[in-house]
Amino acid sequence: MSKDMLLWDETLFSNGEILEFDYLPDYFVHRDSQMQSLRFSLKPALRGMRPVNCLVKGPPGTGKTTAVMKVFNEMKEYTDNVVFVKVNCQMDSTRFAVVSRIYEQLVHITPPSSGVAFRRLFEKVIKYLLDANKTLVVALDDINYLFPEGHADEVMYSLLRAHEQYPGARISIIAIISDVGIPYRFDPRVGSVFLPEEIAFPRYESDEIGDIIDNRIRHAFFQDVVSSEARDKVVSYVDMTGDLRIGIDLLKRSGLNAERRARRTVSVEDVEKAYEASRLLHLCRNIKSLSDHEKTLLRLIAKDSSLQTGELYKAFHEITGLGYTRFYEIIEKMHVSRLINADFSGKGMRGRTRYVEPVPDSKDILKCLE
Ligand SMILES: Nc1ncnc2c1ncn2[C@@H]1O[C@H](COP(=O)(O)OP(=O)(O)OP(=O)(O)O)[C@@H](O)[C@H]1O
Repeated sequence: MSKDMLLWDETLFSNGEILEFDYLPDYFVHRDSQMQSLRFSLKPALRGMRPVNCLVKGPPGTGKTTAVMKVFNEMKEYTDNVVFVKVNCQMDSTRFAVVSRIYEQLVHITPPSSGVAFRRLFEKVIKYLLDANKTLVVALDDINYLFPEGHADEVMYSLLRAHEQYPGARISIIAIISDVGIPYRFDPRVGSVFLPEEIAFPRYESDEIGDIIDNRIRHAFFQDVVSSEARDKVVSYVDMTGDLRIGIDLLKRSGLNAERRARRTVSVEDVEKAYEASRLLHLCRNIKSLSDHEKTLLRLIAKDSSLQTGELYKAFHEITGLGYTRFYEIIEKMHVSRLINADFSGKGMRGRTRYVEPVPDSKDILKCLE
């Protein structure tokens, strides 16, 4: 065995857990104004008032969820009168699933998944809050996943209008939107009660990315394991995608790659190889937030980009039974979100296009659709 071979108990990571996605970092910087806005919005809860609703939005991996969780944790130190619940809408994507998750986190009992009506469960949640005289703050994380089937409006409407039916109920919402360019809008009935404080999370600047990545490297790896070239490569990939999650994933994967090659340092090649997997994170998350019909159409386009739109529509209609209008709505939406390229320039054919081609690599799209 070569003397450079790493043994089972040898590793390049001094504290690898901090590269896991669910790790809440102690070192969280460059988000002071956003944290401050969140604090001000939630502060009324300390005096028994309903907090101000928030709409937190920005591109993927810009620290939205982390900021909300950090502020929740800070507030928990101050008060027992507020309950904070985070719902991951990617996993809980219906009104029933959202309220089940809330119930579970309040009462610490998982409700049965069938046989209970939404209303009954929701009443139990409200009764708990009223009996305990507590305010509920719900963070609906990645609420994008509730948009395609219209569940976002249902969920928001039920939560925000609860006090009309149950006087004294205090519930507020922090809606977290991962802005991937897909247009969205709430139903006007929701809009009139939501009235949120909007908190924007812009992409990080290069030096901010460098600072955050350096800190992770310092704490996750043993000293001098990550070469400065490899570090720069990670930063440049994050800069390119704007997604810090990709950078953290790259650090983990490139460290594992180096270990696999029995090296004691992480090189640029390890990072490049890791990027093959990490870059799909973005695309796959994007694709996951599409509805089933949208995925069906994207799959058809990725499988054969030479199809004329007439043929494409026919194939789509055969599978889904949906008509022209819906077909073009989906084409337009995926065009806006840069999943496909459609040429809408034809004269007198507003909303019609002859050309549709995938923007990302077809193979990558199909991989994410698997
Ligand atoms: N300012 C920061 N300092 C340290 N780590 C950060 C910072 N911002 C983000 N991160 C890290 O980047 C990763 C992504 O952050 P987070 O999940 O909060 O992003 P997000 O904006 O909610 O993403 P998405 O829209 O995709 O859900 C997390 O692992 C988080 O720890």
